[in-house]
Amino acid sequence: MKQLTMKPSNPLRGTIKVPGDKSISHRSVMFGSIANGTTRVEGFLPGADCQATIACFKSMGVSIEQHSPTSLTIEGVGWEGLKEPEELLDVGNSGTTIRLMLGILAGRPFYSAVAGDESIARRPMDRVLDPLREMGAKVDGRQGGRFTPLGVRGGGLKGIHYQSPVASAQIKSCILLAGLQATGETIVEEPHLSRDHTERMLRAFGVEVNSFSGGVSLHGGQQLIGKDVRVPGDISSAAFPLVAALLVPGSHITIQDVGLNPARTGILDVLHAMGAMVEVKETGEWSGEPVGDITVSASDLQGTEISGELIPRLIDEIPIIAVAATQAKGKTIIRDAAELKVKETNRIAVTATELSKLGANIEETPDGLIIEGGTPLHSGICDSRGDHRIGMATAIAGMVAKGGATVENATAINVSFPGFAELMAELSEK
Ligand SMILES: O=C(O)C1=C[C@@H](OP(=O)(O)O)[C@@H](O)[C@H](O)C1
Ligand SMILES: C=C(OP(=O)(O)O)C(=O)O
Repeated sequence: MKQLTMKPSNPLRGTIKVPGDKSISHRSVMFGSIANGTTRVEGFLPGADCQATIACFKSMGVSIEQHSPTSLTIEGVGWEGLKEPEELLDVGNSGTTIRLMLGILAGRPFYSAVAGDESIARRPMDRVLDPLREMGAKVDGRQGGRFTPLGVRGGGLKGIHYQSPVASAQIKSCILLAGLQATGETIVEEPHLSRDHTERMLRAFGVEVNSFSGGVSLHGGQQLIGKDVRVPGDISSAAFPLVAALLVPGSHITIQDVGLNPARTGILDVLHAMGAMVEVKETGEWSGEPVGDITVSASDLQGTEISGELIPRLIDEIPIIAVAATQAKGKTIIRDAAELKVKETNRIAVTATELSKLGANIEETPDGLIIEGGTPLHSGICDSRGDHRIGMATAIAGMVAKGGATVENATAINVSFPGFAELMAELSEK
C-alpha cells in the first residue's frame, strides 16, 4: 500500500477493536525474554515496530514462537541467558525498541551493534546514553557517540539518581532496565508522569518497583519471572477512528477493549474539553492495565488549549488532535510539545505542512501548534514522510476534505496499525 486515498465518508457505524497496544507489546517481548520461565502473550501488536523487537531478542538467543500474528510464546532465558548477537540488532523505525533495549544491553557483558532506519539515525540517543554512561556503560556512536549506529559494551553498572529533563517513558524505562542490572538503588525523576507501562509490567513479573510523586525507584539484582500478558487495544490507534467518527456527520461507533491507563488518556480529556460526545466504560483490568470501551458520536467541537502535564498523556495523538482542531469552532493552541520534534519526523513541522496542503489554517510554533478551526478542507496529496501517525492523521483528514486526500508513503502505517485502511472502510460501509 504505497498510496492510500480516502474520500468523504458515509456516517461511520459499528463496534470495532483496534490492534494491541504498541508500548505494552514491546515490553511483553523484552520482559518475557529477560525473565526466567515462559511468557505467553495474547493481543500482541503485529506491527513492524514490535516485529523488530522480536527479531532483536531472537538474535540474542531467545526462542519466540509466533502462533498467530497476535499470539506469542517466549521462552525466557533470564538476564544471564542473553547471548552476544552475531549480527547487527536492527530496530527498524522503532524508538521504543532501541531506547529500552539499550537499557538491557548496557548491563550485559557482551558487545552489541545497534542501528535502525534513516529516521532512527536522526533521533537523539544521548538522552538515554548520558545516564547509561553515568552508570558505567561503554557506548559509542556517530557524532560523538550520540547517534546510531551504536556499539555497546555492557556490564559493571552502578545505580544512579537521575533527574530527567523531559517526561519520557523511553528514558525512564531504559534507566530502570539498566538499574535492575546495577549495584544499589536507581531513582528516576521526571517533570511530569510519563506512561508507566514498564512499572506496571515489571511488578507483574515479580519485580519490586517503588513509584512516588515525581518519580520511581528500584533496587538492582532483581530477577523477572515469566508471566502471561493480555495486551489491550492501543488508545493511540483508537484515536484515529475516534476522531473520524467525531468529524463525519451522523457517525456513532464503539471501540472495545481499549487500554485506559490514565497516563495515556489525555486525548479523552481533550476531546471532552472540546465538547465531544465521548462515553468511556471501564470493563476490567488486563495484566495490571485498566481496559474499557469507548463510544463516540459525531459532535460539534470547540477549540481548546493543551499544555503541561497533559502533553505526555497524549504525545502521540497530537497529529490527529490537530485534524480535529481544524474542524472545531475557534482556535486550538498546543504548547510544551517540543518533544514532537524528535519523533519519527519533526511532527510539529510535518503536521503543519501536510495539513496545510488540504487547506488547514495551522501555524507551527517553537513548542507546538496554533490551529484556527472551522476551516473547510479541500482535496490534496499528502505525504506520510515515513511517519505512521502522520500517514493516518492525513488519511482521516481526507475523510472530511471535499474531494478527499491521497497519502503517499502510506506503508508506514503498518508500523503501529496494520489493517487501518480496511478497518476504516468497514466502519463506513455499515
Ligand atoms: O515508552 C514507550 O512505549 C513510548 C514512549 C513515548 O516516547 P517518549 O518516551 O520519547 O516520550 C511515545 O512517544 C512512544 O510512542 C512510545
Ligand atoms: C513515537 C512513536 O514511537 P517510537 O518512539 O517507538 O518510534 C510513536 O509510535 O508515535
